Amino acid sequence: MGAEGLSPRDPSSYSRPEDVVVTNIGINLNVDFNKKILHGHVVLDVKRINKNATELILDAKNLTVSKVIDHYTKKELKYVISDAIEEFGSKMSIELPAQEADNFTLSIYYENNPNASGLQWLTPSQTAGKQHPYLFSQFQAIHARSVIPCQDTPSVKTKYSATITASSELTVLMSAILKSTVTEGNQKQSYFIQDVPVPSYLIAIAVGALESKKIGPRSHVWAEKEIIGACAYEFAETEHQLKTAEEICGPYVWGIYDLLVLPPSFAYGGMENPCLTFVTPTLLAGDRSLANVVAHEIAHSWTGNLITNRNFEHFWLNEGFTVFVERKIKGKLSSPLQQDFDALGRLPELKETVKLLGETNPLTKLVVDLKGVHPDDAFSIVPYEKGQTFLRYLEEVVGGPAQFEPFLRKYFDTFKFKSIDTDDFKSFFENHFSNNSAIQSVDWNVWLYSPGMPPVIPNYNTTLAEKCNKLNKQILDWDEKAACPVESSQVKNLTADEIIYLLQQILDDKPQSVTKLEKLDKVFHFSDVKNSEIKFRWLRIGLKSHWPKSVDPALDWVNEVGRMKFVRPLYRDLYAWEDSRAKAVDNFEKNKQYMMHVVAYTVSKDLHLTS
Ligand SMILES: CC/C=C\C/C=C\C[C@@H](O)/C=C/C=C/C=C\[C@@H](O)CCCC(=O)O
Ligand SMILES: [Zn+2]
Repeated sequence: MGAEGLSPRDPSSYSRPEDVVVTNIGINLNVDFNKKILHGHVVLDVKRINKNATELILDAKNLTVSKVIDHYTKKELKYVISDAIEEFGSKMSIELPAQEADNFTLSIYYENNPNASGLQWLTPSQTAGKQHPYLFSQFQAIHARSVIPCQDTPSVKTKYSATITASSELTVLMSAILKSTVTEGNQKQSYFIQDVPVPSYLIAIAVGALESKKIGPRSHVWAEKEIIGACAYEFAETEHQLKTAEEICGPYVWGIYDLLVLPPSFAYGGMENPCLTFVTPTLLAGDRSLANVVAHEIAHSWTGNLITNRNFEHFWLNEGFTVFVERKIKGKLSSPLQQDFDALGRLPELKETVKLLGETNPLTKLVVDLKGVHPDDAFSIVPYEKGQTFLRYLEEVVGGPAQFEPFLRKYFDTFKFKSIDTDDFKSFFENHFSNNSAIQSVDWNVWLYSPGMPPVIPNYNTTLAEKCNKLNKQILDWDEKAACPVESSQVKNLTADEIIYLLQQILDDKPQSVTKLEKLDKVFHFSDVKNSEIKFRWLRIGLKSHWPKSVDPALDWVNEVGRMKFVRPLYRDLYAWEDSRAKAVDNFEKNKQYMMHVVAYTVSKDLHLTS
């Protein structure tokens, strides 16, 4: 795949904001569920930065543009849309009107493609209520361009407003504040404003038969009515998490913090869309045990949404910081030991990913080179866990939380509303701690630009892990001809986090005998557990151990949920075992039409169907 025309400043975008930059976006779109398209126009306010610039360059992917109008002269402007580079889409060049002034406003009239990679359209039968269709978006990293012609680079942040017209039976939600609705006949117009500048990947929309319940002074949870009660229960701690995040990071600037619980095909645990976090229903464990994902999305209100990576090569600045803050929130709400327990628990997954990608794979660096690489292909747990490990290491180097947390506050305050890169962070850190000689020992080059596992694993406190380590040893040492050495009460008394930790350790060990798995399941009933993180690990242990009883439940589950964190490893495990390989491929071929674009795109690679 060539990278012709893509920007040297952001290898994932054609745009050249250093020449002409979009300063405001006005979205006016109609939702057509029959054609599976959005059609209408966007109004772009534009500022010329480079006096010699004569064109505005946007990203566009499979958009059918009918005209571009200059607001002042009302005349049509010339534009050219280049041939597409596969998943990157096309370069759209618009000739600027000949005028002295550097500010322009133009409207682009267009419609998108029914297969827009940033949208998922669900038929009524694919929803919980079965009566109404459903639409939702996922624009990170570079799918906004499949819905809106825009400068699809996180280096550009704009305010946006939107008028969305849809059937009056449905509710429209966006990553913005709803200002008004007007119903005319069977159509309803919803008007939104996002007054804090955001990058294009944070524009989001959902349309469906949605209801809400208040879960805090600034929060509602939204979902189909069939699950709204369960959602309100699961996320009742949201305000506590928000307040704790504010103690760590500073004031919350986005006004409201709502949650939207999407249908199960949503590809991610959560997406930090401002004012309206999108989450997967796989968080509905029934006991609030997976609400740390909400803490993660709340943390993004600062790390990612206020301070944004300049391009996706610096994605670790978004995600490493967010995991680090998420664990601080959780630690402050439970026990300070929890932060290290969670970090320890995720280390095996980081090791597995580094092994899978290869220890010398450049995509295991903290700062990656995305020239010619689509961000969806670069996505992994590495920026999350290697990133948080680096920050936890730096915290220890400078003397602990008492030194590091005030630095974090200053970092958020200094860079809020900006897009930055790793060098900005490094300089700020070195400047802030210039009197602390311990920072001389930090090998920035190795941490940032060497592939593989982190060069140093911090001295994590292992207190909370000890009980799990003991149980793990008992289970692994057990000769399965004898009775199970662990009583069911010993596991019943564990928290969900502890069971997840324990199962992760068993998964990392050698394959287990089928007899041992049968006996373990009789005592602990892991196969019946609702918690998705437990279910996921138990299914993987079964597949790795070639336990025939895991195959059908794994296939059923990957058909039911789209969360890539679960679906991709399960498909890879099914593929790795010869007995289940053909079934996995056949199952994928039959069901890929129901998957989100990014899920079908990546799983098809995992199953070696595409390269
Ligand atoms: C080094 C990586 C470089 C670029 C990747 C950038 C973006 C990746 C793109 O595919 C979008 C990612 C969206 C992520 C959204 C939410 C995640 O935080 C969820 C994490 C996994 C889960 O819990 O399901
Ligand atoms: Zn995140």
